[in-house]
Amino acid sequence: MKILNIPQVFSTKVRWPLIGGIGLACLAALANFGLLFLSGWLLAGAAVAGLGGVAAQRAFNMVLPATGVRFFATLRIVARYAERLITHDAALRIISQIRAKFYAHIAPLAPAALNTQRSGDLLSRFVADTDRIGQYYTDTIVPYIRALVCGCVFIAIFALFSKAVAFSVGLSFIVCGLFVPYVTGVVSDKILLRATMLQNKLQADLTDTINCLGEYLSLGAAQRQQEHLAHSQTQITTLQCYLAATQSAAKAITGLCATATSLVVLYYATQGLLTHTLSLPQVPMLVLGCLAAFDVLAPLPAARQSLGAARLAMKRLESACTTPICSAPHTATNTPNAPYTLKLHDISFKYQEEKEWVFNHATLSIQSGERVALVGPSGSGKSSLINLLFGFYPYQNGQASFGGADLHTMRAETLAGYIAVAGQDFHLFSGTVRDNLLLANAQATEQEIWNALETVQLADFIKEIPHGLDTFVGNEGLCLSGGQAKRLSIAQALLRKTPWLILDEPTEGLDAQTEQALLENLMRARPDATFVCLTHRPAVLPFMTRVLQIKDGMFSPLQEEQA
Ligand SMILES: Nc1ncnc2c1ncn2[C@@H]1O[C@H](COP(=O)(O)OP(=O)(O)OP(=O)(O)O)[C@@H](O)[C@H]1O
Repeated sequence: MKILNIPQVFSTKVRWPLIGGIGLACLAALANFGLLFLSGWLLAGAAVAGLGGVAAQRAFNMVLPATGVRFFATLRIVARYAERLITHDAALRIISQIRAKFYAHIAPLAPAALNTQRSGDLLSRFVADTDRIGQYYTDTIVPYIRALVCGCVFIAIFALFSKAVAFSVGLSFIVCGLFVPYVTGVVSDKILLRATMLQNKLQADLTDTINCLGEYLSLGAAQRQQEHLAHSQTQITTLQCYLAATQSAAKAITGLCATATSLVVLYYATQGLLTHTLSLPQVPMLVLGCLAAFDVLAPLPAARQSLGAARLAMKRLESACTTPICSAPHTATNTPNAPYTLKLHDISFKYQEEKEWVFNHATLSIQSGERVALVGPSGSGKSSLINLLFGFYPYQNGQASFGGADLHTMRAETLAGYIAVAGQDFHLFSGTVRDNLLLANAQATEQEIWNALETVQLADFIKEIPHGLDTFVGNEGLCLSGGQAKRLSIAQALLRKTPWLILDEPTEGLDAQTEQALLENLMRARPDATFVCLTHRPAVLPFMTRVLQIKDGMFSPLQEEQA
């Protein structure tokens, strides 16, 4: 799978800014060359005219090179400014496109494939790797194309004056434009791989450290973690020094080549002067022109390193997306129809090949409007039913349908319109109570929000706190108690107004009185809804019309004496 490749980059909406940026980069380099080229002619011509007396002064036309110098100097400034503006704008657009594409690729993988990846590492792919790919345009494509286009133009210009000069410059261009960057790549790629791996690991470690700062402090491991992070940083700095040294060495070699080539050009130009094929002002013009020509080669070693970084970044993005998608594909457009009955027939499901069966030839039918409690020991598979229902993990055998439509033919987003889940691993976003509730239903009115909060026994608490609905709940709801956060997630589920509600341990952590009130309110608030409560708590069972247990990977009615 390719997230982005070169033809795709150039066929997107940013094609014209991309091509324009390359054009301006070439124009700026040509203006720089023209400036030095003409400067050499102007200076030498002026000197010759000064020494040669009035006749020589009249013979040398000062106006043409002087105007040319001013023209190229102005053009160089304007073209460079416009080039930076356009190329960086294009690079930022590419980055935003890659991020959107990457998101579209990984979103359907959640949670099955993403559970196995560190969140910090995923974040670093999202931010640093997409940046590296975006910079590939400004740091690699632009310098290489500029060197190629301008190199050909420079050699053609030199050839107009002297074939030997053009040949020497061409030979040096091949060495410095191909060989030096190639060797830089060979030396840098391994260092770059190691540095990138360490950098991404450090980023993931830092994310974990910040998320779990309290645990590190309370377990007395903060100092050790700090030393570990400092050690990783030192290793990265050392590798970055090697990379910088490689780049500097390559630049130095290019500089030496430029000097050596300009000496060769001086030799051939002098020969031309002696054989009267060149005039005196043309000698410094060719030498300075040669030095200016090498300006387009100087960024190539860095461009080659940036190419290596972009390749690595691309591989990392692709590897994050190669896990097979288990939820229904984007093309799946089926929707369930009323009555919303869930039917599982002969379902077998396990998370991984080497793991035990969670469901083993299990059969289950839940009619619309039923209130079903699903009980069973910890690890029996209660929460796994949600994963299976939403297609987060694939089942290996059997048939499953909801509202008459096969689960395989419906996307998780479609099902979410019919089934609201208040799971165990709910997530509250870093925002206010209102933000979190509106996230579940952006159209919910103030009255509906308060009704939902009344139902989950949170309204009194929210009214009492100074900022009410605008109270900040903190990262993952850390400013709330566990029970309050849980009830807020149930309020979110209620606001979705779906025909089905699946509540995973809805009353966990509540005192008996609040538990009773919450359950009574829920049943009163949604008398027609189908409730599936995954629970260990006996207090929930009297509110249900049926109690099922999961045993040995199968669903069976719970006998009254067991309840
Ligand atoms: N993402 C996962 N990857 C691999 N195995 C998993 C995953 N989630 C759960 N399991 C395993 O599947 C089995 C069923 O887990 P599940 O979470 O469904 O149990 P549960 O009945 O909901 O437990 P609890 O009451 O403790 O929440 C367990 O053996 C568990 O280790």
